[in-house]
Amino acid sequence: MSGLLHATGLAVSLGGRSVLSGVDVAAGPGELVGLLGPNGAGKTTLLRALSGLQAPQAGAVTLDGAPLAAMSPPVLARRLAYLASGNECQWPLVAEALVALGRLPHRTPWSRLSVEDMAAIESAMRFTGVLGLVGRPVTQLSGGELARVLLARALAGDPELLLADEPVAGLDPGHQLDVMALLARRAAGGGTVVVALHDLTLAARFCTRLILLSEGTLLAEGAAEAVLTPENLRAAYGIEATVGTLGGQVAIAVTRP
Ligand SMILES: Nc1ncnc2c1ncn2[C@@H]1O[C@H](COP(=O)(O)OP(=O)(O)OP(=O)(O)O)[C@@H](O)[C@H]1O
Repeated sequence: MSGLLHATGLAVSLGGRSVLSGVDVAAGPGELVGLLGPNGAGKTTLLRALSGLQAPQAGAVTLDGAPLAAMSPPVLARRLAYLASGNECQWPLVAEALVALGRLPHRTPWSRLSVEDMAAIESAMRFTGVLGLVGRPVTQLSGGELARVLLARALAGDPELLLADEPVAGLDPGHQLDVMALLARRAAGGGTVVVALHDLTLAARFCTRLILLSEGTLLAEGAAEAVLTPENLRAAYGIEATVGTLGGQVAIAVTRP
């Protein structure tokens, strides 16, 4: 199955500062990889580099062995979706029109939406729980509603790879669980999903593998039990963590020493 993203020796400098250095990561079909790390650790920069939006100063990113930098933007856009953090849309499109933009890589310019396009839009809106927002201008939505509409846009293109930057930020606990379960289902169905997260408990429960970044380098990588250790969390975030189970689920309590 295709969808193997591989980065080796990635280095990125922004504004004259080294933001990522010597980063080796891979994500493949069936994986929901959680990207963790404190503010400024380099998660967004890594996701942008993995999406082809940020050219690295050193190292390379390949998709199924082919350099991302050599792939044409339309081909890449059909295979990979990047969901930025921040949830902004200044354009008063109705929700379904914003989701429809996710079909652009599959359409010929100026063509009408096909039956297949409409079905993909409807299904993406159903999966993200935003069918009830049809007809609503996105400039009038709440932050969490808009976040789910933007996720629907990314899913409407049915990409093999989804790179999402803090997709649960601003969502209520129920919708956080829904979105994480949706991403886990995509991975279980053969998709490749990489997601930046700040919620350690959600990361431990849903991700198949975790990558912990600190100051632009990889501090730890592997299963949740191997990555979310008190030592790693102290080193990365300066917090004291207790990792245990509550109601049969992983639970992580943190304090600032
Ligand atoms: N355009 C830029 N010019 C200069 N420095 C930048 C630029 N963009 C990001 N940085 C710096 O790069 C570092 C990594 O930023 P990045 O956004 O990748 O971190 P992050 O891990 O996603 O953080 P957060 O959890 O706060 O979203 C930060 O120190 C940031 O200040």
